[in-house]
Parts: sequence; structure tokens; C-alpha cells
Amino acid sequence: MSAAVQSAVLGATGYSGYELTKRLLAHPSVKQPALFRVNPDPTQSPNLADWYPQLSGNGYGQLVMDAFSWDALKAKGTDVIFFCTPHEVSRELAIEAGDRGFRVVDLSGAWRLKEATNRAVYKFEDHDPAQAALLDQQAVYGSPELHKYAIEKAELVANPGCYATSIILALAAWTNDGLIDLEFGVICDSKSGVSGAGKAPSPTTHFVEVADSLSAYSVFGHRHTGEMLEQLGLEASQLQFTPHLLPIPRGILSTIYVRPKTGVTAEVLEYSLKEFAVGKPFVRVFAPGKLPQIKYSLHTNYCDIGFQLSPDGSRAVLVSCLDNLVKGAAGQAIQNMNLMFGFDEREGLQ
Ligand SMILES: NC(=O)C1=CN([C@@H]2O[C@H](COP(=O)(O)OP(=O)(O)OC[C@H]3O[C@@H](n4cnc5c(N)ncnc54)[C@H](OP(=O)(O)O)[C@@H]3O)[C@@H](O)[C@H]2O)C=CC1
Ligand SMILES: CC(=O)N[C@@H](CCC(=O)OP(=O)(O)O)C(=O)O
Repeated sequence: MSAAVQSAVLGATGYSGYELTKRLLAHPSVKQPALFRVNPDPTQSPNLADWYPQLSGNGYGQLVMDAFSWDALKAKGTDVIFFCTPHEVSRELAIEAGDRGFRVVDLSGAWRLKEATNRAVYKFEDHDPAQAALLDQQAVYGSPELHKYAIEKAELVANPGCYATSIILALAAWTNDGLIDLEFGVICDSKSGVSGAGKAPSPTTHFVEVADSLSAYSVFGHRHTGEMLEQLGLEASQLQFTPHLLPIPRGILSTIYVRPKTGVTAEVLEYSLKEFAVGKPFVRVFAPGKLPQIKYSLHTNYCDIGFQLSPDGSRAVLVSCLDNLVKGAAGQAIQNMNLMFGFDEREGLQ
């Protein structure tokens, strides 16, 4: 598509919505995004630049958030809506958006899972279960590295979870190439900055609880586990995922422990990762022995991957890093939009 695309953002006041809006404003092939809030509080400024003064200046003018309505979206000539909203809100609105012919990139977990058993963790109460079930199957998991061609044609793209992205991109090469002995299981240990929990502080995420500490949570029950299993084609018994809350604002580091099959060498493992990264501009594979750190990918759309093999070849440790608000949310969403509208995958992201 050569004409500039009109995007709309619902949830721009949140962390991922802000990161998305900032990038859409600078994107060379899209018009200034239309911004909406559901039931805006009249005592609060409708100008997003008053919420995020980082957005003031730059010739953008007032970044007015209008009250959300389907008519207002249509009046703006919207081609694609980004939902940066809680799962339950996205679950409801995406169905209506589809009925009205809008293409959607949903940043929530509402549409990521194909298996009902994995989706159960969300406890969705669908008004029209049959229609929701249909959309569950039509939605495309928005990992450009895995589903590029389906994303290009998709009406509803389910942007992946941040932890899930860091694990799936690190493991996909080795699981696809059959290099891991799955009988021994795969252990995924991730650490995330606190912005992953959104802008509203909770008793477990406010400053005093998080600062100078490190804690594990959602052991045996984190909702991203289903995404990892479905996208990597693994059984629940083969993967253990444990997230941790790190006292920094943003960034994820995942450490993944696997047993390579007998005879698999470091050269084979490295070749597999490098082959996987070919044609994937946001996957960076590090040289042998060099491991990613959170600071290398902060504020970028990269997922960095590195590994080390034990001297006897019996254990390999993968390390991946990304920015949860960029490759883990807003950046990946823009990458998906680029594919949906025929732009270079990298536009607006470098
Ligand atoms: N933070 C992260 O690292 C990641 C987040 N995500 C997902 O992206 C989505 C947004 O997350 P995040 O930016 O962190 O969240 P925030 O809590 O920072 O922001 C939530 C946004 O949703 C809006 N909102 C809240 N309730 C409603 C409602 N009932 N109807 C309409 N809008 C509502 C808020 O608007 P208002 O200000 O008007 O209340 C706000 O703009 C979530 O689904 C999250 O799971 C995905 C990957 C990573
Ligand atoms: C640190 C933190 O709390 N992280 C979030 C995951 C953020 C994410 O990817 O969001 P989705 O909710 O869209 O899956 C969590 O564990 O719930």
C-alpha cells in the first residue's frame, strides 16, 4: 500500500500505548495516529503530551485523545486499530472491530492462544462464545519471525507476550532443528523490569516492594507458558517457565537451560541460530561466548540471543534479552503493522 496508513491507538495513556504512539508519530509511512480513550475523565487533560511531556514539541501540535466510539474511529478513516488495553477489553472490542471491517493489532493476551486449555488461565467470559471461538482460530500470532506471511494477510494480529517473545525466539531454531533432548526438559528462567506490569502500582510492584530486591512469581502458572508451548510445539511436561521481577524499569533477560542431543556440537548450535536469524532484521545472534545483556537492547526492537555449551557438551545455556515495551510490545506491534500494509519490516523502528 503506498498511501499513508491511518492508525488508531486505544490505551495511549499506558506504558505500551505511549511507546507505540511515540513510534507511530515518527513513522515515515503512517499518518499521525488517532488517539482514543474509553470514557475519558473530563477532569483529566485530553492531550497526551500533558501525560507524557516527552511528546510535546516536535511540531505534533495537540495530541488529543477523543472519546472512543466506532463512529469516531470510522470518521478518522482508520485502517488499523492498536489495542493497548487490558486482556478483557481487547477480547470484547476485537470482535466488534472485525465485524466493522477494521484490521487490528492487539497488544494484550486476548487472542494469542489456540488451545482452550492454555486459554483457560485468562478466565474470559465471552458474550458470544461461538464467535469468539472462530476468532481464536482466525487470529494470527504476531511473531514476524515465525508467521510473516500469515501476518501480511491477517485481520487480527495477536501481538505476543514479552516473556514469550524472549523465550520463543531464543529456542525456535534448536527446537525446529531437533537439536534438544526434550526428555530432560527445558528450563526457562526470566527476569523482567517492572514496566511489564503496566502503569498502575500494585502491592507487589510499587517502588518499596521492588527496589533492592528480586522475586520469583507465578511459578507453574504464568499465562505466557501456553504461548511458548504452542509456538514451539512442546508439551507442558517439557518446559518449565519461571518469571522474576527485577528492580529496574524495563528490559527482560531470559536464561534457558537445555540438554543438547548427543553429538551436537557448539558449531552446530551456532549454525542453527544463525540460519534462523537470516532475513530476520530484529534477531541478533551473538558470537560464541558473548552473551546479551539487558542494556544492549533497551529502547530497541532487537531480541538478542547468545549461548554457551558446557565443556562435555551435555548442557547448553541460552541467554536472550529484549525491551519488554519495544520488541515485547509496541515495537513488535509496529513490525506487524509494517507487514500487514506492505512496508519494510524495519520502518519506524530504527
Ligand atoms: N507492559 C508491558 O511490558 C507489556 C504489556 N502488554 C499488554 O499490553 C496491554 C497494555 O499494557 P500496558 O501498557 O502495560 O498497560 P497500562 O496499565 O500501562 O495501560 C493500560 C491502558 O489501558 C487503558 N484501559 C484500562 N482499562 C480500560 C478499559 N476498561 N477500557 C479501555 N481502556 C482501558 C488505560 O487507559 P486509562 O489511562 O484511560 O485508564 C491505559 O491506557 C495489556 O494487555 C498488557 O498485557 C503486552 C506486552 C508487554
Ligand atoms: C513484570 C510483569 O508483571 N510482566 C507481566 C507480563 C507483561 C506482558 O507481556 O504482557 P501480557 O500481559 O500482554 O502478556 C506479567 O508477568 O504479568
